[in-house]
Amino acid sequence: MTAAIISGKQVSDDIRIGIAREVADLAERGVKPGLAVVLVGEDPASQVYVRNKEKSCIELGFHSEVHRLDAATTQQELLALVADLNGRSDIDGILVQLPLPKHIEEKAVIDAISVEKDVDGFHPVNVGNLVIGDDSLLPCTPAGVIELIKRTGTDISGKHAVVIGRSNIVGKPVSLLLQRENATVTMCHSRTANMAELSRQADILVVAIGRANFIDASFVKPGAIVIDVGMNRLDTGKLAGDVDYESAREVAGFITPVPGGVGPMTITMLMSNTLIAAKRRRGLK
Ligand SMILES: Nc1nc(=O)c2c([nH]1)NC[C@@H]1CN(c3ccc(C(=O)N[C@@H](CCC(=O)O)C(=O)O)cc3)C=[N+]21
Repeated sequence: MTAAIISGKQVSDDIRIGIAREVADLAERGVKPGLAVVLVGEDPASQVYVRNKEKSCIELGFHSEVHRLDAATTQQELLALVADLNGRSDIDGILVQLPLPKHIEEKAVIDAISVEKDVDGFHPVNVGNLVIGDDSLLPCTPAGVIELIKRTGTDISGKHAVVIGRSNIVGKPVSLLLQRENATVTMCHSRTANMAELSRQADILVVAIGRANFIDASFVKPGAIVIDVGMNRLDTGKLAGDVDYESAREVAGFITPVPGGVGPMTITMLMSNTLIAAKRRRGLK
């Protein structure tokens, strides 16, 4: 069997039609959602991301601004910019690109972003609301992963989901969202014993470990849904996921490619969060 490809690009385009429609409705009421992105230094992964975001904002009719600060920017200067963006009425979403240079404490910066404008869903209050199951801005990549799984037509309820990786930005929130969908969730990480054996029990396998081509067919249950969150830049300049695509697709039922899988969904969910934040801040539905 060869797996069906879940195109993040296509799912993304579908969702964007709805976003564009809502933005047009808001425009009639004189509202234009605004996203501010802050980039400190020159992290190459962030550069691609920032470019794609700018493009999406323009396509969808959002106000977009990118603050490019040099690598020597002090924490105090960055916090002053965040405070300024928090106070601006034309900005609905603030995203500070991670990782930040070592002399800046990431936690201090994330904590400083207004909870209502935290479109990454990284602020501790948004994370806490996610854990409790209250309304919050959901982290973009995990929200995109859930959308991709749903687009296969699979009912997540009662399924065994295995999440490989336990980061704050992907593994942990994905496992919480899967539990919210009534999956039974197993979390694996670098210290897990018998990872392949656990992984082979997954109806839904989400991989976010940051190691190129680590997961091959021996980790995949026949017919499983495989979501590859990895984005590893190889020496050749090519982008590779955490899943060995050629191997895994022979066994899986559905699989996401890299690029064109989770990446475009992350950006679409960011646009969706910015739209939600814009409406909430103005008391609109
Ligand atoms: N505060 C913060 N939030 C983030 O969400 C965040 C961040 N910092 N720092 C950097 C990483 C990386 N990231 C990407 C998202 C989408 C693509 C993307 O669009 N990828 C496309 C194209 C990739 C390519 O062609 O190189 C794809 O996978 O098809 C890339 C990278 C978000 N991140």
